[in-house]
Amino acid sequence: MSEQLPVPTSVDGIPVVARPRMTVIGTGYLGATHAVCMAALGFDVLGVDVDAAKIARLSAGEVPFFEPGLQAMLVDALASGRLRFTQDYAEAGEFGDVHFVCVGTPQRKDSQAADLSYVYAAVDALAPHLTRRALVVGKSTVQIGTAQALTERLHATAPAGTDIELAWNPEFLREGYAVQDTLAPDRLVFGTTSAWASAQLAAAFRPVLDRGTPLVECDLATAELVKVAANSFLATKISYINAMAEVCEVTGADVNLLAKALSFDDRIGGRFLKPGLGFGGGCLPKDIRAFAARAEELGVGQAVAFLHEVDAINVRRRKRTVDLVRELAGGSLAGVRVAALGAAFKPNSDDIRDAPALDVARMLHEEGAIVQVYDPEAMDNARRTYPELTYAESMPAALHGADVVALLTEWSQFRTADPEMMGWLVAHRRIVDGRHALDADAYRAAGWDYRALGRPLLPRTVELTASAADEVDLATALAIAEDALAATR
Ligand SMILES: NC(=O)C1=CN([C@@H]2O[C@H](COP(=O)(O)OP(=O)(O)OC[C@H]3O[C@@H](n4cnc5c(N)ncnc54)[C@H](O)[C@@H]3O)[C@@H](O)[C@H]2O)C=CC1
Ligand SMILES: O=C(O)[C@H]1O[C@H](OP(=O)(O)OP(=O)(O)OC[C@H]2O[C@@H](n3ccc(=O)[nH]c3=O)[C@H](O)[C@@H]2O)[C@H](O)[C@@H](O)[C@@H]1O
Repeated sequence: MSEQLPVPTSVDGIPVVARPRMTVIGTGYLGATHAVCMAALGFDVLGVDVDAAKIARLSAGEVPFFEPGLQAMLVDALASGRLRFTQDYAEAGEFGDVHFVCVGTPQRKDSQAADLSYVYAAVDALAPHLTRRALVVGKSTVQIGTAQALTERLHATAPAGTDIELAWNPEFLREGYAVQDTLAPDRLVFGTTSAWASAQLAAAFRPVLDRGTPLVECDLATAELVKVAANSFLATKISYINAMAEVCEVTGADVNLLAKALSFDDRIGGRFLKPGLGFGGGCLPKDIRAFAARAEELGVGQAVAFLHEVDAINVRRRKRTVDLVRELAGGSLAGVRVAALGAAFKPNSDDIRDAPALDVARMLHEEGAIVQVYDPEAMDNARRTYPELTYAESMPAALHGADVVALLTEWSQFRTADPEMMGWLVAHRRIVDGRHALDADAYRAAGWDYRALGRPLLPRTVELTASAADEVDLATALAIAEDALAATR
């Protein structure tokens, strides 16, 4: 833990509020988590949303989505009196010293660009109520240039004479780990245009900074770009290994062993190198598309043209998974009963935005398969968005009488299920492991026809036994060589 730095009482004569009162505008997956965690850190927080039902549920102590750990923290924060929710922007303007903007930035319906209208609407609604000095902090993922445009808009619409500044503080949390990632992030990025804004933002994150969290301070454009660059890198890494899976399929090589062998190189690393059905969710797919679209507008489309290929590889994985199910079913999906295990875009989340699992289930359904979808947490969301699919009430109910099982989201209850017991429920022991999450040998031993993207059809006997190598410095390497040489003498 690093030494606690005192918060300056003022910068250039402008007061810095040591324990700022905060509003969090937009209380979805990001905003609700941020509001609850900031209250848990001791700040007074007001959550603001235009969705009356969401505000009612949060005010009653109910997190409207599934996020491990958040529910109990919400109840505690409400009980402490440090957290409230409202729809009233006038109340927000009166309350906050720092206003975090966390509204959605989905893909536009008519193009690949991001729909920034919610961000503009939120700032437009807040600005007239900013009657005293305040810092507006963008956290939503936006395209480069948005912060500049918002600054001009804020200054045009805030009451004359009030000092309002805008800063950008991109968010890197992962769903399923949102609480940990908020309280103990890998890094914080502050995009600011003044020393005061930087000091005021530091005061708002003081407990996190005091833990020794690395901080990068930069201009607004860099802060905006860091976010889309990070998500593009992660998406590229996943598509890279899935591109290798495509090559593995025609060469007989095994993509899991390939990924394992690559991962021992610290420069490559093993994280985000899990092959399979690919990435989905409310962020990676739309962020790479919006970044590519914005780069084209800026005249640097070629610089990130590879993102189109990253996207294309990812989309191909979904089609290829359908191909595998069809192959296992004997060439046609018409009338084939498929147990689709998983709907959420990843485990430990109920988020079904651009979920690969549901995309696959939809394609199977469109080809005439009788699909039974089951997910431990995402059933309500899935039912609302894909009413045409059929849903099972439990994993055994989904498996009952299935001709093919498709593992599409790697929830632990699916990963740890006993292949023998599953075998009693299905009509045919055939499984497509869309997430490389199952023990292929155990399934084959139990008589299953097991398939996975990028894995050879027959079991492998060769396993890598090397353990992860620590970085070896030159002196140690020379000492190892000397020892080896001495042993030969
Ligand atoms: N979900 C995640 O894990 C992360 C999301 N982000 C970014 O954060 C932003 C929000 O994402 P999510 O929380 O997932 O979206 P979400 O859709 O769950 O939540 C957005 C919320 O904003 C509210 N809203 C819309 N217009 C509003 C307005 N004018 N005033 C007040 N509230 C308004 C909506 O009612 C909704 O509750 C996006 O830009 C996303 O890319 C960034 C990092 C992580
Ligand atoms: O901007 C965002 O909203 C967030 O997007 C991602 O977080 P998230 O979408 O919650 O989920 P990830 O854990 O990144 O997984 C994304 C998708 O990639 C898939 N994935 C992940 C890793 C992997 O090796 N292979 C793989 O296919 C997952 O199944 C999932 O569908 C980033 O990891 C966060 O840092 C970022 O803040």
